[in-house]
Amino acid sequence: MIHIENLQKVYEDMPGRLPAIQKIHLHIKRGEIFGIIGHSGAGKSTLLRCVNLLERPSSGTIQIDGEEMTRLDARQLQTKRRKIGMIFQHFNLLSSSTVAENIAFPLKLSGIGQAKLQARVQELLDLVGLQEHAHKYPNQLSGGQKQRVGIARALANHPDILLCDEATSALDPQTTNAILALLLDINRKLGITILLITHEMQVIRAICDRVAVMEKGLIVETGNVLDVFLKPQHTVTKDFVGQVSDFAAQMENEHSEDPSDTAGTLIRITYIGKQTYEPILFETVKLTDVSFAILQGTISSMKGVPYGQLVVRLTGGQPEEIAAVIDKLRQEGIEVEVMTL
Ligand SMILES: Nc1ncnc2c1ncn2[C@@H]1O[C@H](COP(=O)(O)OP(=O)(O)OP(=O)(O)O)[C@@H](O)[C@H]1O
Repeated sequence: MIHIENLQKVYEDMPGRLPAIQKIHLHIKRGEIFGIIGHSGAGKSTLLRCVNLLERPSSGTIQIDGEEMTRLDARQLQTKRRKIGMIFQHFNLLSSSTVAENIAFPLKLSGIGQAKLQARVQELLDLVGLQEHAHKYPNQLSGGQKQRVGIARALANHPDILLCDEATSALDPQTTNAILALLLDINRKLGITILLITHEMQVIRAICDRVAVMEKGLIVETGNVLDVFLKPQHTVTKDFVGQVSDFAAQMENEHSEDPSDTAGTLIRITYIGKQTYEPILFETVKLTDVSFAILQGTISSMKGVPYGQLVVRLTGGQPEEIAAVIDKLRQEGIEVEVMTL
């Protein structure tokens, strides 16, 4: 749905005219929720704003639904932008207009008749759960309610894509979860492709299918959320994963433990889905002389899919028996990484 090739943006007034983003290649599929994560100044906003050409890239291409955005004239761009909704960290609502008027605003711009407009506003109020607040002004709403207005307004013209610029960064954790649940619901019900930027791994873990990690204007890592989460490669990614799990920190400690305790074979096993709750490890070793000790472990879930990661020391038995246990676990579909031999 969105094909970005070799995108670069240099702001004229940036010191040394370093690119704010460069060598950006991204292919985002229709219907997916794609997250871009990075620290402040990594280039996330610049990249997001290039997608709907709020920021014009210095070079490179952006195709949306096969149409090259950088070649559209002003009128074509205006039409195209109606199909790309956007929500913002600070909501950007019209403070002297009511909730209903804020939601109606993009509909008025697109010139639809009054009856259709009113019906659509009601539909949108229902979708985001704000029926009772239609006649309130933004300053009478909580942060979460304001973002619901932002979402309803962004969806007014039935967009195919929703761009989310740090949409939950100004919200408390509970409200963040409610807004993320709403975004996921919208994605599932309406099939809208969502591209979001954030500096919180928790946001990525809760709703994204794939993620790109940015640092100093570059994408340094990209992949399925589960893969990136369970096996982060780049230091920046490891930092972000550390935000939501202390697993990485525990792994560091593992290497500094008493050497007299390190006999045996250390493995890290990863379970995904219903396997997480099955006693596969025990079932696998029980008919052998191999025994195991669980050194560390975590069970959590990503976008509703449970996963578990354990660091296990296998001891006893012959080396062939240990190798057979590892093979058996792999046959069961469990990922096994041998950490020491
Ligand atoms: N309009 C602008 N003019 C000049 N430089 C800019 C402009 N917007 C962003 N930059 C610079 O481009 C770089 C990337 O900024 P950008 O806002 O895209 O990063 P970000 O990852 O979104 O950061 P944040 O999370 O703090 O918003 C930074 O060095 C920033 O100072």
